Amino acid sequence: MYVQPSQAAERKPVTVPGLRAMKARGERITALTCYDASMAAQLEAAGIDIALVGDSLGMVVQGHASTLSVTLDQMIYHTAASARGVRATLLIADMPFMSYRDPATALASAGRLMAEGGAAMVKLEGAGWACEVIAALAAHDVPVCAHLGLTPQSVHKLGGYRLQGKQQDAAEKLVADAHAVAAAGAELLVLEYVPAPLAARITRELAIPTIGIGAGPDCDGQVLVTYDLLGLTPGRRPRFSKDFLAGRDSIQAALAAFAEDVRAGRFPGPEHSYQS
Ligand SMILES: Nc1nc(=O)c2c([nH]1)NC[C@@H]1CN(c3ccc(C(=O)N[C@@H](CCC(=O)O)C(=O)O)cc3)CN21
Ligand SMILES: CC(C)C(=O)C(=O)O
Ligand SMILES: [Mg+2]
Repeated sequence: MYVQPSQAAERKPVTVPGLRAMKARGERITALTCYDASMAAQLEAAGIDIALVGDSLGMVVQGHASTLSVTLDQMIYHTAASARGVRATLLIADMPFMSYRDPATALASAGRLMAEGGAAMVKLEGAGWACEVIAALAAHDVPVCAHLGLTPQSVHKLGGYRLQGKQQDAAEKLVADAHAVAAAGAELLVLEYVPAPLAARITRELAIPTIGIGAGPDCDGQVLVTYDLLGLTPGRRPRFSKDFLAGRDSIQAALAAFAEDVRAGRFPGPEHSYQS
């Protein structure tokens, strides 16, 4: 397809324990969102470590103003499609709003995302009450990625898609939440739209890898919504995202530039990071 067989054979499959080994070696993790088989094949060919089937699809694919209306069936549909395009790239699926409201519901939802969708890991937003859910999933050997900071499923509670953890008390709560989700059994942590020094501190203090989006350059990895990276976003895109296709002549060149810039510590730069 997009990769020569000899080339494809070289890249070892990215695994959950492998991500922790990358953190230990100081190797940056690259992640991008993916909603279909064709994009999955592009991420695979570019050697992106993680394809995240994000519930952001409710916004960029479906055209909604939030991620709240995305259903579990829709997530399974997009995860299964994406699974057909990846080989070595690790596939993570977002658990949609209310699909993990209690441990029993979460086990049923995660079971379907893995068994029907082919996800290797599931991602969910929050700490506090969610720690019990993370522990239940972990007890059943479901790899869990936690997600803290700007958690889009809480947009109506937060009052908008704003930078989180600005005040001292909010920052301390975020650090405590990060430790709590790791203690509950999360094996990866997405930090979204938080000050760079706060994300750097959490990354230092946790043994599990952190993946930042609008969280500064010192996370163990970076994720972006692929539509933003390709300049496809309708209307305004988040100020921490970057159009990597601008000035380049192919999707593969844009994906490769993102991967190189992340691995070299060049992305995000100061213009895509926040101090407070
Ligand atoms: N295309 C896209 N890219 C993303 O990174 C993304 C999504 N969609 N959907 C799910 C979440 C939502 N995200 C967002 C969305 C908007 C802003 C944004 O425009 N923030 C403004 C303030 C908006 C407000 O206060 O309401 C800012 O200047 O910070 C930030 C992150 C990040 N995620
Ligand atoms: C932006 C990433 C982290 C996400 O949760 C999504 O795409 O839904
Ligand atoms: Mg999401």
